Amino acid sequence: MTDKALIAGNWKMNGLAAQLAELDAVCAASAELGEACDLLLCPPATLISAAAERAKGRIAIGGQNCHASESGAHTGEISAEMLRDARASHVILGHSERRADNGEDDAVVAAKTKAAWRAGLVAIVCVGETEQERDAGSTLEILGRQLAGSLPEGATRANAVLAYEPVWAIGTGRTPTVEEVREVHGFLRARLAERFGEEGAKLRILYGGSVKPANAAELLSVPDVGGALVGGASLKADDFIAICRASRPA
Ligand SMILES: O=C[C@H](O)COP(=O)(O)O
Repeated sequence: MTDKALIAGNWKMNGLAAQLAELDAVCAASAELGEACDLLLCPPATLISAAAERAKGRIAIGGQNCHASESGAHTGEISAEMLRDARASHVILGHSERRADNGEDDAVVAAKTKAAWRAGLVAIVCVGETEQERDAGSTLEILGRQLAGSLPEGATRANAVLAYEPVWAIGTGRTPTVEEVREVHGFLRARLAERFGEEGAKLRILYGGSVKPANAAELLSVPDVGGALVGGASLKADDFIAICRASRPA
């Protein structure tokens, strides 16, 4: 299995069909970028099928959420099987925006993660502390609890990715210091190894929160940072490509 970084773009609730031109540009650069990193773009659900069609396997395509059930009376929801049917290979789960906007707690995230595995998707499980929690000195306690509750037994490097996203760094232009990222990723790695043994030691841990071309190389060089989950900067191919280039080992 590859040791390459995973650079994942989360378009959030952005993008009409015309936005797929940005995906085309990333795909056009994928042969060069693929030597440095694995590439994933997660457009809104409306664009997943078209994105997969245009990507033609050059980059992976993912969803941003799924329901825990396979099908049923859940108006407006989308199942992991539906994402898979639309040719998604990954799904982001437990993003802090969903935890805040939709009241998703750790148990819900764990159920969705199992649903993703049931459908054969790689689950990207997000954890992160709020600014108040960091100021109160409870960052590691919060992350430890989120990790224990959100990532079920059975996680492997092949079916799961952990994403550390400090809530206060999302969309704000603020990032933790290198030392703070090192501390958190080291802590998460230790917890993963404790719980999942060899697989936990190999699982990728992404950093997310205001990753830009200007700070990507520094953030990606921190030990135990296995890639990035990129929001705003993934909407512009040029920025996303620059972040992917920064993942190249020096
Ligand atoms: O999923 C992505 C993150 O929420 C980061 O978003 P951002 O890069 O716009 O800060």
